[in-house]
Amino acid sequence: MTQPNDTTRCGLVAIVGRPNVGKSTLLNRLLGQKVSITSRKPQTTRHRILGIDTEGDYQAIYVDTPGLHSEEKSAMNRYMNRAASSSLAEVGLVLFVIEGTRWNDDDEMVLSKVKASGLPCYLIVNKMDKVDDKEAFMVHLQGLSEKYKFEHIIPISAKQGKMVDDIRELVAKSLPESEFFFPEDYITDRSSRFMAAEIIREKLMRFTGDELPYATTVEIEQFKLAENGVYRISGLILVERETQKRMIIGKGGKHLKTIGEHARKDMENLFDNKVFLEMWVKVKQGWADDERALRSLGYSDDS
Ligand SMILES: Nc1nc2c(ncn2[C@@H]2O[C@H](COP(=O)(O)OP(=O)(O)OP(=O)(O)O)[C@@H](O)[C@H]2O)c(=O)[nH]1
Repeated sequence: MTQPNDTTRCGLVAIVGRPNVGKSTLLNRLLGQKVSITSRKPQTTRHRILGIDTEGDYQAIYVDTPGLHSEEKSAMNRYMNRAASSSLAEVGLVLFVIEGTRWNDDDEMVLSKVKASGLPCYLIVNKMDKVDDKEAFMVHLQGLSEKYKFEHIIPISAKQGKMVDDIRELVAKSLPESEFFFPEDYITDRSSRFMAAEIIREKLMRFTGDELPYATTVEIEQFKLAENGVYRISGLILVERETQKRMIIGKGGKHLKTIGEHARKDMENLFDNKVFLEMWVKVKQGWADDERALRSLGYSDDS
């Protein structure tokens, strides 16, 4: 936990590169395989947050910057964190990811954008585990080093996790002194849970409308990455009365099924992953006594 008087560092780091060079794999490694980082949430029109790495006194916010490469991905901004949106500074560093000894027109195009940005840049040469001819690679590396004033050229294997910690350390050191833009736990499993609950709540409201009791809450009881790569998400909808429960479930479970289908699609879009969603509805007991319900509303110290 950082204390108010501690000096903290925080900044935006763009990860760019043509498709398939291993950007997501690298990011997962940088963030320690946190489930939530696969969500691709937009921040502003210029930056999309890919993941936040907070440790000790630093916070590195990895972003996707559409202007820096050709790829365009559709983005959802409804779930944007409003508190953070206004204060985000500009990107201060670029990680330009390429692949082994391959260099093609797309890489060249990304490079031209990096050059135009004038930003400090680390060239990350990924998939080194596939490079057999080390001598040829050294020659290639020499050529690469002449293309731009890269601050560092770092050969890595994101898949094997090799050299990734070195990148993390260099990034951490390069960040400017600044307060954290996000709470320390932002974009962790818990945030993903929050997003999942928000999506279910949104669908409940959409398909139940004004009839939805105000006090209805959604709690994500399970959010885990199953071995088959699917997110298993269990959502519990808490209502106050049996009649409300029946209304949400609908005849033969039809209403809840519709809500679930729509929620699942939005989650897959947001988390960029297949989702298996289970939901059930429960009548809650005493309202104020229900610690879990309060937690889900954010009335607890650790939320
Ligand atoms: N051999 C090897 N394969 C890797 C490495 N890093 C990533 N890959 C593989 O390369 C493929 C693409 O990786 P991604 O991380 O999805 O690449 P990306 O750049 O995020 O791709 P886009 O999402 O299309 O932009 C996957 O099959 C990865 O398993 C590596 O270090 N070595």
